[in-house]
Amino acid sequence: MSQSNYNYVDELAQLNKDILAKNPADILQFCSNYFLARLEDQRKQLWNQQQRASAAGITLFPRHSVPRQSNSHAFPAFKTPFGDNDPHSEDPHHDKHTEDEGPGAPAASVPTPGLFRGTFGAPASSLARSVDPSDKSESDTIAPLGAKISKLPAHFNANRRTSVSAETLNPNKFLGDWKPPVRNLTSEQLSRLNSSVAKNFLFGQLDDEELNTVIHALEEKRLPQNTEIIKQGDEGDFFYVIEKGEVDFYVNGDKVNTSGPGSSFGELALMYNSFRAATAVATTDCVLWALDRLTFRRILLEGTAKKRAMYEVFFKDVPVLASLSAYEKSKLADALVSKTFQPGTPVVVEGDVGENFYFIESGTAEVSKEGEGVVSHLAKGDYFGELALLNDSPRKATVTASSVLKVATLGKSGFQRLLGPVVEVLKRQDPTHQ
Ligand SMILES: Nc1ncnc2c1ncn2[C@@H]1O[C@@H]2COP(=O)(O)O[C@H]2[C@H]1O
Ligand SMILES: Nc1ncnc2c1ncn2[C@@H]1O[C@@H]2COP(=O)(O)O[C@H]2[C@H]1O
Repeated sequence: MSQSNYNYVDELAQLNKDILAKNPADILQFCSNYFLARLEDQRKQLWNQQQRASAAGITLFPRHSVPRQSNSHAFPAFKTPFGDNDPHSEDPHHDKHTEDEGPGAPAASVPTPGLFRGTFGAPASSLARSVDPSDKSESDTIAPLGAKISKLPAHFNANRRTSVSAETLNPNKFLGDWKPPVRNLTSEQLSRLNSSVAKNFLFGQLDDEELNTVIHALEEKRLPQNTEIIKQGDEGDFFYVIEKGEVDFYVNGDKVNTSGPGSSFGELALMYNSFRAATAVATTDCVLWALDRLTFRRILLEGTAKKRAMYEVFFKDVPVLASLSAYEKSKLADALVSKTFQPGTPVVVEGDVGENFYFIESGTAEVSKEGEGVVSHLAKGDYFGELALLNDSPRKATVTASSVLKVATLGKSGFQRLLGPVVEVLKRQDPTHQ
């Protein structure tokens, strides 16, 4: 038996032993975590050998060897093949290698390269240590923020004992006889919830019974300005909806986002069983509503994940959205609603007040104007209805389905809130100026 065959059999034998010892509920996740952890160990060993050799003036791997930065003790960035579709894995540092540096080398401009990233951005070693779904803590982690946000290293939680579980995106498999918490909400709280928080896009997918369950499971949190609500690298415990106030988000110390009333956050770690992807800080006094992890997973997970995955595919065909980050696209997906129109049906009518914006998912449409007839044709990936929302003006044309037309629509508030970086592009592409 060759050496490589021997290692392979050995590896499987060890994996088998671990499986028997730990009896994981989610076998595929366990195997994935196991191999990622092994890969991380192996890369570390190689790196250490390389460091020792280069200290002795020996170049072991000519294309990968010399780290360009002063922090040469840092283990080089290594990108897992599994994390690409998850917003957690979006790490601009990872793709900055040049040909010469090779895939294992740290990017020259990056201060500290990320440690090996696990399946969904979590360090593989931490993931592999705990795969038992019953091993969870649900404590409230809100802590006051004393000083300014520190730069968090990409491997923030690398050596911490974690209790991230290995549930899959199937929310029902692990929850047994789960019962949602029922808070004793006052009628004043309920009326506030119904008039604000219940309108969050993520709740739009729920039927009345599910919405009722979620609302009664929500817990009110009044937080003073500067409270650190979520810390990057921590485990996910709650999902939050903002009733009042503003929250800023930081990734590795850099501000990446701001959210206000009606927005939600903290869903990623709960959806992907991964570590918090960002730090969230109350920039004003805030009133938030927190939903516990299990209720989130049981009621909101499946629909949200499906919708995000579905629109993620479609967004690849929408050039105007190219400037949005993966996270911005996920939030956009939460807000979109698909509608179908039969051939000959007008979707927007010239002169009407505009309330919605549209992307064409499939089919075709004609744009016509009073006195001019058909002025253009639209197809998959095109959009329309932006002019009325951008300029607060009546519809400038009529758009009619010319075959069975499927559109993804976005209301006015979502348009303003979620298409921020795209608005300038929409203005530049104004069809009435062409
Ligand atoms: N650019 C961003 N990248 C990742 N998370 C973000 C970003 N902006 C806001 N967030 C939110 O910050 C939250 C931190 O916790 P989660 O990873 O659970 O979910 C994250 C998102 O809801
Ligand atoms: N030549 C055009 N003039 C006006 N609207 C157009 C034209 N071509 C496409 N459209 C789209 O038709 C939409 C009609 O509603 P809006 O005015 O909101 O936004 C308009 C544009 O998105």
